[in-house]
Amino acid sequence: MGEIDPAFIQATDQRPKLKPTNPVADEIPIIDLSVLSSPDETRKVVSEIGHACKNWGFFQVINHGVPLELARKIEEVAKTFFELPAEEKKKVKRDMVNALGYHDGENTKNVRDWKEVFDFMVEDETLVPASPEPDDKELRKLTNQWPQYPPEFREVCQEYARAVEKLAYKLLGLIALSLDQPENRFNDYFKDQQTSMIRFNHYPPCPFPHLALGVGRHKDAGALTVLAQDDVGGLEVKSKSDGEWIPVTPTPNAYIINVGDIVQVWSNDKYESVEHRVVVNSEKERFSVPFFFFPAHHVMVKPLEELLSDVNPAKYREYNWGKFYATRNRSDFKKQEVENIQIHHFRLPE
Ligand SMILES: O=C(O)CCC(=O)C(=O)O
Ligand SMILES: [Fe+2]
Repeated sequence: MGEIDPAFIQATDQRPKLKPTNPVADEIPIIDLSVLSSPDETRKVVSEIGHACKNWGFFQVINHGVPLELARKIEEVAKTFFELPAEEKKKVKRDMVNALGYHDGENTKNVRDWKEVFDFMVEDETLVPASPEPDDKELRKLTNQWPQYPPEFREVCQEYARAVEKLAYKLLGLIALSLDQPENRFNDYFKDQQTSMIRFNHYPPCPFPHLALGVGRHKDAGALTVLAQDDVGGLEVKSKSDGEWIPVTPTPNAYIINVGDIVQVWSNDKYESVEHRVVVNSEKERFSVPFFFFPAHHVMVKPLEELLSDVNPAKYREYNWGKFYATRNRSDFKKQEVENIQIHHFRLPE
């Protein structure tokens, strides 16, 4: 079996219980989107989504409109890419200048994740701040790096991105409605210059599943995440009711949706961005494909004025999305001595 590289070892209190002792009583909700054409049914779905966002921060959707064939194709190209020899994958390796492409050394909270990833932006050229420094106004263009193999890689990725983007807008609209806002309340923040990203995650079998994690506990920074996972399982969500780690059982052809930090701030904590992590296993590899729905770099994130009142004052001061993201990216790449940037750093005193 050999020795584990200490960089992968989680602190004792973060290590997974591999066999959950309690059966999973409360599964995260599964919401059927096929009924959205009737106003009554839409109201019901909006209310289900509101409850799920409030109680779990997570839900699954079925009949979501993303063609199954496309979902199958994206899994296929991701697998083919990760099977390539290391030197071929390294041709599109992420570095300090271009954060997109292949990467096999990511840290979450300063512990290395047991995974390899490939990242691409939904817009082929995306404007982002050149540095995390608050006073540096310079922007730079992020450009995707596309591998040569498999040859259909780029086309499938772009087609998939458009289909999932459509679902992400639909969900964003339903979340807006659930906060008693117009359906298009958030759309302008994403139009034209969204910084959304798609990631392929590959978690190889791990001989030390009791010590390492595929992804350490974290919250997603964006507005929402639309995640496809295969049938292996491993994603765990921190329950809001008792703090236990709840496994998300794979549901065929479903997407897992979670609200990110931005929705937490917009909703002034009505909805919470919930911690999650990925447990690995010693026998099976696992694939997942999150779509991170991120606004344009210039968006200032703050609680929606429409929700605020004397009894519900703003809980956060505003922050710039582009700078937040640039700061976060820097620390995912290299071990840092200080805590990663988090939305609680923008929390106002009560
Ligand atoms: O692989 C998964 O199921 C989740 C991955 C994840 O949470 C992430 O990439 O942010
Ligand atoms: Fe995540």
